[in-house]
Amino acid sequence: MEEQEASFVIIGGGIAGVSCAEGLQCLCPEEKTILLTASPVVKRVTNVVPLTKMLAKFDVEEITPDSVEQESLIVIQDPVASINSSNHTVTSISGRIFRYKKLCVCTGGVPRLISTNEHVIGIRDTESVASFQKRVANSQRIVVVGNGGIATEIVYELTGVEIVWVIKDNHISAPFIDPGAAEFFQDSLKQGKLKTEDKKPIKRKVYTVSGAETVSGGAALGPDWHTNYNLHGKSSFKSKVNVEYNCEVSAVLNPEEVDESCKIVDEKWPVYVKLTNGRTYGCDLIVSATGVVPNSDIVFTDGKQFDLAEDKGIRVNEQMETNVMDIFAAGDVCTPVWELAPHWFQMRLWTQAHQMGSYVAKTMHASLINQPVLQDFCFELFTHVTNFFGYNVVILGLFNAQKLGQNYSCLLRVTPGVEYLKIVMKEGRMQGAVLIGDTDLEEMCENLILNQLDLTNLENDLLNPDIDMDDYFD
Ligand SMILES: Cc1cc2nc3c(=O)[nH]c(=O)nc-3n(C[C@H](O)[C@H](O)[C@H](O)COP(=O)(O)OP(=O)(O)OC[C@H]3O[C@@H](n4cnc5c(N)ncnc54)[C@H](O)[C@@H]3O)c2cc1C
Ligand SMILES: NC(=O)C1=CN([C@@H]2O[C@H](COP(=O)(O)OP(=O)(O)OC[C@H]3O[C@@H](n4cnc5c(N)ncnc54)[C@H](OP(=O)(O)O)[C@@H]3O)[C@@H](O)[C@H]2O)C=CC1
Repeated sequence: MEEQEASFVIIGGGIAGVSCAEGLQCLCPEEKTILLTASPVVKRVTNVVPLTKMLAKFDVEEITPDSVEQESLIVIQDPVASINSSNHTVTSISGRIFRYKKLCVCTGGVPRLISTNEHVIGIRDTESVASFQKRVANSQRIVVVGNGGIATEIVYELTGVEIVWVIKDNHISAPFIDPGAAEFFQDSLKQGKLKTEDKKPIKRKVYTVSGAETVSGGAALGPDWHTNYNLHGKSSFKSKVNVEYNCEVSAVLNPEEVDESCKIVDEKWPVYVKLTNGRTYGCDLIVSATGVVPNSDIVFTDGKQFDLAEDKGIRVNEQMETNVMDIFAAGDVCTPVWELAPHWFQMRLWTQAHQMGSYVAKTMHASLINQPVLQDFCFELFTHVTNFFGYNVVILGLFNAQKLGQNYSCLLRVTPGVEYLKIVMKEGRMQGAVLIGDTDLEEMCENLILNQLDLTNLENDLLNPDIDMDDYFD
């Protein structure tokens, strides 16, 4: 059986795996690294432009494994079947054996679906979005279930189709924003997507989806994935969204399963969703945008297993080490269980996959040469830049007062249709911020959260549009 040996073996060609491989190439180009991936393309971060100390703008490109031209880095498309941690080997589906000194698992996640019904789809990789596009073109009504990143983007991007948006919460996009910001987005929700020429330039990461062959089990999509797809349904109208608040799907039914207990809003659809509020909607397609499950079902042939967190993520300590000797994990597949910094927490985002991938390269290298390594500064503050409903959105620290209980206050500045700024304060110190629109306040907020300056005497002026606080703190 063919056997290869490397100092470092990485499983997974998404942002976490590739950032790890690139980090290792910088730190120790003399050590051989093998990256094993299930997908025919891997994702590489390019053109990194820092916006503040901790927020960065970068492009992501997809490349084929054989185009990686680095002497000591070999990228192989061959999914991993099992690990033998006692022998320090990984066996691929095709039967090849890879011997490692340090191994990193970066296998990402899979969509958590509400049902296995054929009309229910999840969106994760290039293949799933291509199939979604085809089905949208033949749809008059789509039910979108879930209230996170994917649902928020889809509801805005879809045109020519009626949307029923089913959310558990009493306001839209709850994992990212508060009820005030949700109110700010209401007009955009009603009006639908702006024409491309009406859009303001976006100061954040740009994501490129290549036209490469599609395959299931590929790396997760990222920002701007929808710009390369036509998400237009069968109807001529632009946008029609009906939000069903405070409810969940209690059943997904085929037409023959619908009975009198269902208060049907209308009839003759390929599939129906029964909601916990008693209503039942027929539709052409159901998008289950209900989060991800870490891809942590890794087979060990030596009786070992990973310690998993409640969310099925592989538990990692502050060095990104798992419980299994010489095996590390990073990105969507892992769950950090170290003592978290007050203003940081995990969200399965591209930013964090990149940060964890780069950091785990340092800890793997340090472990190989038996050196200590200090935890990376990026885990001090939660940061995320995105775009919702055509607006720039920057979220920092405890932006939704996470971890603060009732003991906090908020400063707000809202100009409808232009900007929404919320700053979360506790005992005169800034804890988090939501900055929607082109506010240019991200650097000031980032610094004030990190340095915990006492702002008691400045609270009234922090968001005063007539005072240039950014300049004041410079
Ligand atoms: C539609 C969509 C939009 C998103 N938008 C944003 C956004 O705007 N901003 C943001 O920050 N985040 C966004 N995300 C989240 C972000 O894409 C993910 O958090 C991030 O890409 C995770 O990277 P990863 O490398 O951990 O995992 P993945 O990208 O899932 O990569 C996992 C890799 O492991 C490989 N693999 C799996 N099993 C095996 C195996 N057995 N052997 C070998 N290889 C294997 C897969 O082929 C894949 O290459 C979005 C996600 C989706 C689905
Ligand atoms: N612009 C961005 O930053 C984007 C980021 N992403 C990331 O990609 C990943 C996948 O996105 P997505 O699937 O939207 O996941 P998210 O974790 O963002 O959101 C999932 C949502 O679905 C809800 N939910 C979970 N189970 C059910 C259920 N059975 N019925 C109804 N609602 C349910 C969750 O509520 P609760 O939390 O209460 O369980 C939550 O509101 C996430 O990590 C996300 O952060 C995706 C797209 C864009």
